[in-house]
Formats: sequence, structure tokens, C-alpha cells
Amino acid sequence: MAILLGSIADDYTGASDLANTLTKNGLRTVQTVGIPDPALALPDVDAVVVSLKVRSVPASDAVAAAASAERWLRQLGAGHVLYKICSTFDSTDAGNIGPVTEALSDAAGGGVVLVTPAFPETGRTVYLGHLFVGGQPLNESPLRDHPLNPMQDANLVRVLTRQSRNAVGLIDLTTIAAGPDAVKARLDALRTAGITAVIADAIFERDLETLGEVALEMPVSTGASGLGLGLARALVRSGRISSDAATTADAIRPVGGLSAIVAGSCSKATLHQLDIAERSMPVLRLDPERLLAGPDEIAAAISWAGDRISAGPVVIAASAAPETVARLQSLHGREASGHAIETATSIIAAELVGRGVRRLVVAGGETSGAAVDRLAIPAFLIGPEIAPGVPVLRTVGNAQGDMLLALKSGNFGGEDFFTAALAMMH
Ligand SMILES: Nc1ncnc2c1ncn2[C@@H]1O[C@H](COP(=O)(O)OP(=O)(O)O)[C@@H](O)[C@H]1O
Ligand SMILES: O=C(O)[C@@H](O)C(=O)COP(=O)(O)O
Repeated sequence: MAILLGSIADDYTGASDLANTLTKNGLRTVQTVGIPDPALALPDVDAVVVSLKVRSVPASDAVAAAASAERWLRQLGAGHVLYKICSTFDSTDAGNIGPVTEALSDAAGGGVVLVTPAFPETGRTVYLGHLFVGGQPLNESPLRDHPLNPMQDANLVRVLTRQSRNAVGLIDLTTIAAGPDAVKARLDALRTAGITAVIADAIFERDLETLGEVALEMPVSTGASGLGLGLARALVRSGRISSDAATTADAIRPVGGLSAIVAGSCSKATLHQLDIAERSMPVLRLDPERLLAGPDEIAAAISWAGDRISAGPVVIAASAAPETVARLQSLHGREASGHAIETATSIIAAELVGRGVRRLVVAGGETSGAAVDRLAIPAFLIGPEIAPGVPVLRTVGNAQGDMLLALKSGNFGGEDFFTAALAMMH
């Protein structure tokens, strides 16, 4: 199997978001969980997205994991590797978007890297280096209260500079609107000035098509699904994709079994989706203090689900509003609280699968990573889209037999996301 495009995603929901975008734009795509065992038979595809869980780990660990994934993707034939980051640039000043971008550039022989989190379909646009989320500057959006990486600066040149060894440049919208040649000329000038990472503006998909065309001639880029769209469309235009169109239908053959939803995302969208789900399904709100105190809350949740799940889907959520999250963090620390709750929700997900759940929705990027790791799922085929950025996934090579999953990024999906997801998973 020789692939054209490789991607390293910093979390699992982000990986499925990107794989969905690549598939929708004509690339046959598989999502792996880490670098899979060589014995795993992967389907014949144009693109591979490696899911890593490195968004919130020390930058040196993220660099090491990304470097291994890059080597594997190059061995598969990838001429271009995209580092998939969050469309809301989720990271801290000690984050890894800068370090991984610089390391991937070094591995490819040096040179400048385009960086843009723009994803217009979900309202993420970048203008003069400032990220807007659905019309609000990043630092005024709900992301300012994220439990792990509160985003309090919308100026991405500044944010990335704080994480980077080298200076960070900007390609503004006027240059991008002038087309690929103007972008290349500006990149040449920035490269000469010793710049590695360049934040690129993008508001419309046509901006991302221009950036995708330019990026495809370079070995590495960093961005969210919008840049994936640009790269996929450029590959299709180049005539290098076989006419065997990407198909998602096979991925949703029924798997039967029980269904459940596990949520650890505290994003505004997820909190509202949980309120709406309460009208049609049993929802258990976990007590975060009790979750941190010991295993009793987990056991109680499994027992609660056991009494109800044969009658229909159940929802188990750790998710809480910013004030509650802040209180827990002030008592136990930000990372310790997040990690302990991810461990608890992943145990709950695995126990539910042990009791016959084969259709599972997980809300939250870190939460999904922890659950998929505990379930030891090696890879996913990409099914149809439930909502922008969230496809149905079918497991590949899963020890528990075929399952259907949806890994929902915290901020994605309409208010009825959970019922809409389960309606597509049989
Ligand atoms: N009640 C809570 N208090 C504190 N942290 C929580 C709570 N519920 C969940 N968390 C943690 O918040 C983080 C949410 O991150 P994530 O799962 O990536 O969601 P999102 O996709 O919304 O970013 C996880 O580390 C999760 O364990
Ligand atoms: O790019 C995006 O917004 C998503 O793909 C993503 O990475 C979101 O992260 P989580 O909200 O942590 O799932």
C-alpha cells in the first residue's frame, strides 16, 4: 500500500474529524490508533491519519511520538505529512504545536511550514493571525474556560511564538487572495529571514484551497480540518487519486449490541447536548469529587447502567460547568483532576463494552483518547458524517468484534447530537 498523504493528529477526536474531511473531499482514508502492529491488515487507502494522545503531554514526549509517526508515514509513501491540531489551537505556553512543527520541519530537511487552524465549516476563521470561533475572538469564546488549556490570547503569532524556538511569521489574507504564487513568494521571503512556522490567514474554503495547493509542494504542514480540505482537494485536482471514489457506506453495516454515551467534555456545546439528551434518555451525572475519592462512584455508575441499558441507550457524564470544574481543580490540580476523570470515564466505557455495548459515543477529545486506549482498538474505517467534524467510525481489527463509535470533539455537533449519532449506528 502506498499512500499520498499522512497525518499525525494530536488527539483522537481531531483524527476522526480530519479523516472525515479527507474522506468527504475524495480521499480513501483510514484512522489508526498510534502506529499499529505490522500484522494489522490496513485497507488500500490514499491517506492515513495516526491518532496520538499528545495534546496535553510534555512537549518533548509529543515531539518523540510525532517523530516516530512521521517515519512510519514516510515509509508508507506519504509525500506530505500534516500535523493535525485543534481548530481552536488548544495548547498552553508549554504546548507542543511549535515544537512538533519545528521537529517535523527538521526531519524533512528544514524549511518553512504553513500553520492554520481555520475550519470555516465549524466557524473557525483566522484574520491577521487572530483566531475567531463562531464570530468571537478565541479569548472571548467558551474556549477561555477549557479545563486543560484555557485559551486567553487570540493572536496566534503570539501564542505560537511562546511555544517556538524560532520566530513565527504571518501570511495575511491579502497575499492568500492573490493566489498560490503570491503565497510562495512570501514564504520564500520568510524562509530567507530564518522563520520556520508561518501562521496563515483563512476565512473561506477558497483560501484553504490556495494554502492546500502550496502546502502540497512542501513536505510538512500544521493545521486543522480546513487545511486537510485544501490538501485533499489539491491532491484530487492533481489527478493522483484513483477514480475509485471514497465510500463510507460499508463502514456502517449494523453491528447490533447495546448502545451508550460517555461524556467527559466540559465544553459549552456538550453541556447543552447533555441537557437535551435528558429529555429522551436516562442520563447519569457523575459526582466528580466522589470519582476522585475512589472506585465506588464507578461501580455505582456501572450498576445504574446495568439496570437500564437493555431498554435503550444510557448516558454517563462527568461533564460539569466551568465553576464546578474550577472548584475541583483548585482542590486537586488541573492535570490531576483531568487525568483522574479520564481514567474513570474510560473504565466506565470499557465496563459497558464488557457488558455488551457495541455502539458507543464518547464526548471529548482527551476523554475519547483514554476510552479508545483502554478498549485497545487498533484502527477505524470512516463512515458517514453525523455533524461537521464527527463521522461514524467502524473498528478495524478489534478484539471485541466490530463496533461503531462516534468520537465527538467537545465543541462540535448540534443540540440533538447524541440522538442523531445513535440514529446512524445500528
Ligand atoms: N467535572 C469535571 N471537573 C474537572 N475536570 C473534568 C470534569 N469532567 C471532565 N473533566 C476533564 O476535562 C477534560 C475535558 O477535555 P476533553 O475530553 O478533551 O473535552 P473537550 O473535547 O471538550 O476538550 C478531560 O480531561 C476530563 O477528564
Ligand atoms: O479541530 C477541531 O476542532 C477538532 O478536531 C478537535 O481537535 C477538537 O478537540 P477536542 O474538543 O478536545 O475534541
